[in-house]
Amino acid sequence: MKQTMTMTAKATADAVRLESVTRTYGNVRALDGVSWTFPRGAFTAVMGPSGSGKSTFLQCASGLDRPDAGTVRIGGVDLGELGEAKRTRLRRERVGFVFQAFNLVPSMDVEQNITLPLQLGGAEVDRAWLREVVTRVGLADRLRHRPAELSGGQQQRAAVARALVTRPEVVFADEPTGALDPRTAREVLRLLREAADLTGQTVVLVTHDPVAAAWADSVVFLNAGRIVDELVSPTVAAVMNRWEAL
Ligand SMILES: Nc1ncnc2c1ncn2[C@@H]1O[C@H](COP(=O)(O)OP(=O)(O)OP(=O)(O)O)[C@@H](O)[C@H]1O
Repeated sequence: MKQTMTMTAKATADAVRLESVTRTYGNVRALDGVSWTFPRGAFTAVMGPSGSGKSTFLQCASGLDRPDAGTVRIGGVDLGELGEAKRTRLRRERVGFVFQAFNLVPSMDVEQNITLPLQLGGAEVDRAWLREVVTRVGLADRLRHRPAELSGGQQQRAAVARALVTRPEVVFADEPTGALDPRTAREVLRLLREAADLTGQTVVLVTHDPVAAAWADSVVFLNAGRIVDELVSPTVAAVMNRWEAL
């Protein structure tokens, strides 16, 4: 199965493709027939007012949640056709996640936290790649520290390393800089930018922050569960203008 999925992934230029995706909670239509394609290697920001459906969009696009209608494909694989176990495996092998709350395991040191997705998947740790990742995030000398011994920015950099260690095709980040000061936020955004530029990974970033969104190749704007606008090659000023026009 793994081999089949990998071959399918190589055959398509689209990293993630949503078609007419709808997700309702009771009578709330959090996503209302959304179609969008994230090209391979692109860094895309997703913005929109509170409650516009950004987190729901990310959860459906990443396979954490199932839409009520429509299809989601990651690397050409239709998630709707996979059972729970295969979806979990696809997420583990091909998707990386970074959340606002870091979600590190307090009792594990930095290296154990970073390599956790590999351990869970029963995969070998590629020491050379691990070294490259921890060097890139600036934590090579902190591997034996526990999360509580790190600053917030260092903890989030560890979470980024954990997201990258499996060499995922797509990294989904939901407000990863929400709890960080501007300088530390910049370091985390630079890492996401590098994931796209240096290793060709596809990055999808949900954010409220125009400064963060301006690191992306393009920004898509959600409103009331629909994509209403796209801004290519964003600047902070242009993002703010579009935001005000929503
Ligand atoms: N588990 C849930 N149960 C019920 N309603 C939900 C649930 N999750 C989301 N919603 C509703 O769906 C809509 C979209 O929520 P979502 O969290 O996706 O928006 P968001 O744009 O990420 O918001 P924010 O910026 O405030 O985090 C909102 O009206 C929200 O109340």
